[in-house]
Amino acid sequence: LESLDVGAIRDEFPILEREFDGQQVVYLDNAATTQTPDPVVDAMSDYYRESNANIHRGIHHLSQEASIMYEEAHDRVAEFINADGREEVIFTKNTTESENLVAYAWGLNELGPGDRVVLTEMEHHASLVTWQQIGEKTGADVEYIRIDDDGRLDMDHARELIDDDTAIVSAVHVSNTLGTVNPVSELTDLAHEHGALSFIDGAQAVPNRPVDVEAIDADFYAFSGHKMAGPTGIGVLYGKQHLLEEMEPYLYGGGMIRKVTYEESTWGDLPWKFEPGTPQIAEAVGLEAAIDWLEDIGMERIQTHEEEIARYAYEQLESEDDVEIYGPEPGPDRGGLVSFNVEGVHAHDLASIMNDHTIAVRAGDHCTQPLHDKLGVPASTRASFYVYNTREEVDKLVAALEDARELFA
Ligand SMILES: Cc1ncc(COP(=O)(O)O)c(CN[C@@H]2CONC2=O)c1O
Repeated sequence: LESLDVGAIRDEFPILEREFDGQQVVYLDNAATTQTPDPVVDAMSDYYRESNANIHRGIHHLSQEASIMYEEAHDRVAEFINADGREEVIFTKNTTESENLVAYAWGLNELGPGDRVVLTEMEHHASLVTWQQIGEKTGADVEYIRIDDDGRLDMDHARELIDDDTAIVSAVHVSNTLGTVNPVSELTDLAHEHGALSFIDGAQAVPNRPVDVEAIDADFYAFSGHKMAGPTGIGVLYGKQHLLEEMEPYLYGGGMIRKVTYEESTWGDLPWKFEPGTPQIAEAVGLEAAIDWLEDIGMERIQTHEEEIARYAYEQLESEDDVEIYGPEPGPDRGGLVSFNVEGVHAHDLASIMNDHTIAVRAGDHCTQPLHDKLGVPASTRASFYVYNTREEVDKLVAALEDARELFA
């Protein structure tokens, strides 16, 4: 695979030229959200300028055009993740809403006392808090697959927990805190062996590597547009068609119905059954443009670039005696991010020093508080990479550590 032309890529992100206090921004907070290339911004602007109308096939040209753009964006997403078709692609607001859709439209109706929901200890709050609350509401018990000392899943514990009482396994594909790449096909096979469903949180995977939902054989798979060079306000829930057909909607209104009388209502076809009201049309156009942009580069090349930058960052940070890094060593088990702490320096102070150098990293719990409790730290600093990051930017990150030591350690 020839390497990326990062210079040409960066030319499509004017924001990366911004300066604060005379210093060019170094954006290393991509697990929080990625930046948006000109072609995506242009696609959304063009939609508003030329095609804006409400969908659901109004009897006029603009509505028909907008409806087709919105519907075909579903087809493009299906093609990108190798789903069977638009019927298996539901547009939501974000990964969090995708998790809640399954929890409410399936979990509330299917779970009860004696059922088991199996998560992992590294889940993002989007799935952890959601399934924890569904467990409280339904009486189902929620168990967590342990992680071992280097942040990998303990698969012996997974095989112990996933049993015939298990109704669903909900696991993150790539941890947004540890960078750990989980064996999602193996987890899915384990779930299916016991008649359980598999729900994979792919928010830190779909933007960063090739994902084939059919190969994984997941029953549900969720991700967000804003983490894959697309707009905020749009996420995706992939679901196997037979499951989505059986599921009752949990949000009601226009667009999701077939027939309504004063006495009762019937529901529309997939995926519209789960998309009530006026949807995020421009965002759907932007998501399709983001997929086109990513595929033009190639997901394999994106994965390779991210892993190379993460490896470089890991090795530079590891060579510092006072730095503790969380998660597996660089390689196939680590995605494109590194979370760490510097001895004697609180993560928030470190991020603040980084900001003095116009370096954008994230400090905190990254919506994985239980994981940080388990790690025994209140917070960590996370550098997360994307297609436009360079080794030179990692060098700036490492150089700024010296300031933090002088001030705080
Ligand atoms: C693994 C993972 N799951 C779920 C989510 C939730 O996505 P939405 O916010 O789009 O619903 C995120 C977002 N990553 C968060 C967002 O900010 N910082 C992070 O690490 C994530 O990284």
